[in-house]
Amino acid sequence: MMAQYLALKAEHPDTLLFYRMGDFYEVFYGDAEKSARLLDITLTQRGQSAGQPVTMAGVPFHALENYLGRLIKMGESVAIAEQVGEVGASKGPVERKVVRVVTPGTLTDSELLSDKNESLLLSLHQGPRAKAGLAWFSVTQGLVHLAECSHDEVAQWIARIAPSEVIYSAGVTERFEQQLLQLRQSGLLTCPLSLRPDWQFDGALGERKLLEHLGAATLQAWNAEGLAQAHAAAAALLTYAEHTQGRALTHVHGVRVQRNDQLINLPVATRRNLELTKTLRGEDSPTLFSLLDACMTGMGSRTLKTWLLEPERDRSAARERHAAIGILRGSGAGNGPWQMLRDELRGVADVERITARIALRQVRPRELVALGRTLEKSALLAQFPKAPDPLLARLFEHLAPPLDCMQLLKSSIMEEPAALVRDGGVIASGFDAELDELRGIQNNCDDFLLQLETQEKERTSIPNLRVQFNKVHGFYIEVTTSYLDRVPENYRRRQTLKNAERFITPELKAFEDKALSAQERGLAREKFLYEQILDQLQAHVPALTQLAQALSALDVLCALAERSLTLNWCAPQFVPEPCIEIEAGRHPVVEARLAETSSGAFIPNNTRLNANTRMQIITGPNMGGKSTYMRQVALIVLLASMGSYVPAASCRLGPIDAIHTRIGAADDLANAQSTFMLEMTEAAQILHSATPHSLVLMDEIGRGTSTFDGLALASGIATHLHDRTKAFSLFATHYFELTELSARHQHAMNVHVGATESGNDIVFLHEIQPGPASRSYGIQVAKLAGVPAAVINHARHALETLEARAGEDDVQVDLFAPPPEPPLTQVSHVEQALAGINPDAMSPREALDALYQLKKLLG
Ligand SMILES: Nc1ncnc2c1ncn2[C@@H]1O[C@H](COP(=O)(O)OP(=O)(O)OP(=O)(O)O)[C@@H](O)[C@H]1O
Repeated sequence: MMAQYLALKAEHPDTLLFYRMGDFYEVFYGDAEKSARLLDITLTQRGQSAGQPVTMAGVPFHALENYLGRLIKMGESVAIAEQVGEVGASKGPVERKVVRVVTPGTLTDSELLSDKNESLLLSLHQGPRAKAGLAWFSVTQGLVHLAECSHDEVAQWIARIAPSEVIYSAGVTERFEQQLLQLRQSGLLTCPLSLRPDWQFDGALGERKLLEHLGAATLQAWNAEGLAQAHAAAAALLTYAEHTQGRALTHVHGVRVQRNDQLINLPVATRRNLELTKTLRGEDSPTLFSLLDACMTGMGSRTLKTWLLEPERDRSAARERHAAIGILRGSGAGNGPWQMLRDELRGVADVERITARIALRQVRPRELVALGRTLEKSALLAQFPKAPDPLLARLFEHLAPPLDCMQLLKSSIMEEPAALVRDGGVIASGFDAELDELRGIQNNCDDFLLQLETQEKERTSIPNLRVQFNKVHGFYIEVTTSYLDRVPENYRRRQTLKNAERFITPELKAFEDKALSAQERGLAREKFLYEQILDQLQAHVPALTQLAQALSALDVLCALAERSLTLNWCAPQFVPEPCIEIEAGRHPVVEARLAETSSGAFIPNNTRLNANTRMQIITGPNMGGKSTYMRQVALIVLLASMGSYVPAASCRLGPIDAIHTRIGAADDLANAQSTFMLEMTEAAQILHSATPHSLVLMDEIGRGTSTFDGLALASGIATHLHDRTKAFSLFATHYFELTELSARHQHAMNVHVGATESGNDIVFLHEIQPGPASRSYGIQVAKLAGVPAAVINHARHALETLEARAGEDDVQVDLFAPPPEPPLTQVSHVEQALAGINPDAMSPREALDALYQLKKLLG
């Protein structure tokens, strides 16, 4: 047995190997020590192998999922070796095989997966000329994503994909590997990294594999041709995933190429600052996603997250979604079609994951029952009155379930089957005559025993004779000691008890054989039939995948319709000219929080950015609502772009290619970057990548350094954004000096958040008003925050002194005057001589002479 174990272990050297022995999964040697440490299970020693005691630990088979879940969370992978041979069929140990490898990025078990999140595997390939190829997917989805980028962009892609596991080639350069390890250290990459053999990253192999999955002769229709680096990544991705599942991934039928210029760029900083799926503290709520996610199914929530994080620049999909939400809302009186549809969607099974598990032949009987019920629901939904809307019409069409699949599930699986096929009690009666007959024999047992008992009582005249069955001794006839003399000839003694003897007769023995073998054969028959059902279901995988997508999309649209009505949102309007024009816009999450805590109404604000005004310089007191206002504009733009209604009275939106944000964050100590360094790095990234179609939010840029430095940098950045980048920019600042920008820059305007004083206190109006703020109210805010009165008094006095002194100093500094041209430097002798040389007209000899001449001139 140890030889068998070691052979399996040799195939999985880097993975924990769980080796099935009866009712336990055992781990040995190093794996045992590691598992004992990680899982806090007992380490023991048993027997000897090669003269050494065997260290081992084990977990009971029925608790496997629990232990797997814990190991996966810790980033470990586990290979599971099951007994696949018949017990006692041959000499030596039962045959065992690794049936699957469970890794963080290739999970398929519903117990291990989170309902609302995908678990993604990312394969990274280092190509030539600083190019990288990426391929990623969730094994439970049939869609492979491809992308290519430069080495420098890999970090952004990884952060955007947020994989659960990354694989890369053992053949990458040290520099590339260092880059990955650095990402790990900086916390941008939190998942395990695994090395795979270099030969698996083969572009031609990848292309071939993709074509096989797509059943096509060219990748043209998917726009995925010629992406050699991404194909190489896909080759390793699919090979690894097949290896972990122990079989081909027959459900992978789609490829999507992601190009930088197709999606609206939402850099990591933007996702974090806008609190899209995580709060700044790292919690799941309150975020934009937690507010939006009114989905009835996990599939819907996952789809919603994708729509939110991957909005497309092309706005046709978003436009279709707006129209569909409009229809689903109905008259808006609270009884639109969305309500009925959402009632139906309640309790719908995770068709997407069940379908993947059908393809991987891992599906459990109860999942099939849930699928069957969902298909029936889906059939009802498909009869929804024909919608006068192209998107809804398409979705309802895809909701029509494959009828023979539905029929098969209904007729083949019991309504409440056992959890595992192995236990029997899964296949419905009436589905298979042979199984019914075998079950009949077992069920007739009771009748037969009663009959035999009556017959034997009569024959022997033993009044208390009993015919019975128990698991250990099988069938027997029990006779108490007092009647032993009446026992007939053909009774054979089976067991002696204190007051009775138990016997068997040839007739009973024959029945026992038949009954026991019927049970065994019944179980085998059920397993066989289940496999056959899985075979038949394979043909329906593509249709089921499509149905799952339609259900998810419908769920999201209904959720967005519900949100739009409950939260009073409006349909945005896309226009071709560049603009962001919002009337009575609100920050959805802040508004919801105010409503929840009954802390007053949210004050809506207008925004008007267009060809005339591309920049707003926003001033006003702390706590006035500057950040809230800027974020609300970004969130409204994002919501519109993903296809949702928006929290505003109206919204006109031109094309958008990116949302950039530079908003103060905590020190990145782990990365050895100071607040200021981080601030400047982020600002530099924005200045390099923003375009006239980008929205840029800059919150208090420059505050991380001395006043003059900060002010000077802020004015430089604002000028660059205005003159060169020409992006739509919202620039919140405490530097009043920046409000002078608009005097010389016609596309910039000043706005401020209103506040009034009542005595020594301040009242925030949260209203965006034209013009610069008149003062900053810092001391009043500090008082509000509970700073001691003595400190406040001191500060007030200090402020008066500072203001008086500033008044005396009348020198006006023009922050926005263009810098003088750099002084012209004198031309040297060497440069003069060089200018006179024409290399094309020189012989090698003359060139050499000229070189010596130049050297001499240098002195
Ligand atoms: N339009 C609004 N209507 C109602 N309340 C608002 C509004 N805007 C902001 N608030 C409230 O004011 C609080 C402070 O807002 P915010 O953080 O945007 O201020 P700020 O001007 O950016 O402050 P600081 O300059 O200190 O960063 C918010 O948490 C919110 O509760």
